[in-house]
Amino acid sequence: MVSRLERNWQYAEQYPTETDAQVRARRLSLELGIEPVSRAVAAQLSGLAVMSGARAICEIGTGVGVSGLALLRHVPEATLTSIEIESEHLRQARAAFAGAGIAAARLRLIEGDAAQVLPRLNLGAYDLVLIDAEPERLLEYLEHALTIVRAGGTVVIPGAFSRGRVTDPAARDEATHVLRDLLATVAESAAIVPVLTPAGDGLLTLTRLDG
Ligand SMILES: C[S@@+](CC[C@H](N)C(=O)[O-])C[C@H]1O[C@@H](n2cnc3c(N)ncnc32)[C@H](O)[C@@H]1O
Repeated sequence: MVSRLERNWQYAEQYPTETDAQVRARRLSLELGIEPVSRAVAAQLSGLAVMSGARAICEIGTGVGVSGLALLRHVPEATLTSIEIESEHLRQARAAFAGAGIAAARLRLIEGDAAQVLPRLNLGAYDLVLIDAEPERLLEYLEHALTIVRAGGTVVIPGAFSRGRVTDPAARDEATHVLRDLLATVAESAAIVPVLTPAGDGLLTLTRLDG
């Protein structure tokens, strides 16, 4: 039987409407076996971009563009710097952005390993940074993300529940411990405002306070 909380979660996931370009990119992503951000997470990305008045957005893990389309959906002035290691994913993402009518001048699509690319990005230059590449390197990427996001800007981490393992008391593996420690650390931080919601597989947003 479906519990009330599961029903709520399903409702929230089915609630957002997506553009034709988003629907196409999501379908392609699933066909290629690339896990896109969920519909509720995509909607939150669109909202966050608007709420933060984002002009400069960075994304680690472009995939075929599902999250990028959401980030750019309602902020026509914003540019997206997006890092992807797989050239074929980037090629498909470029086509998805073009199909959505997003001007190439708004995009800086960088093919490469995020660990190599991130240190080259400008410090404090981004309003919003999405981390959605390999979960094993989350801490490394977060360290960089917190340097390239401006004070008052937000780092967004989908998959914060690690396929439900974080909330499962029986899960004791190393990766799960790392995530639980991270969640505990940011909850205590005086420099960060953490918000954790159950959208998708757990969506964590970390907003840098001034100073
Ligand atoms: C979960 S998918 C991203 C999905 C995308 N954010 C979306 O919602 O459409 C993760 C992506 O990260 C890419 N990736 C994996 N390792 C990477 C690395 N070291 N640097 C950059 N991208 C990487 C993968 O090729 C894959 O396309």
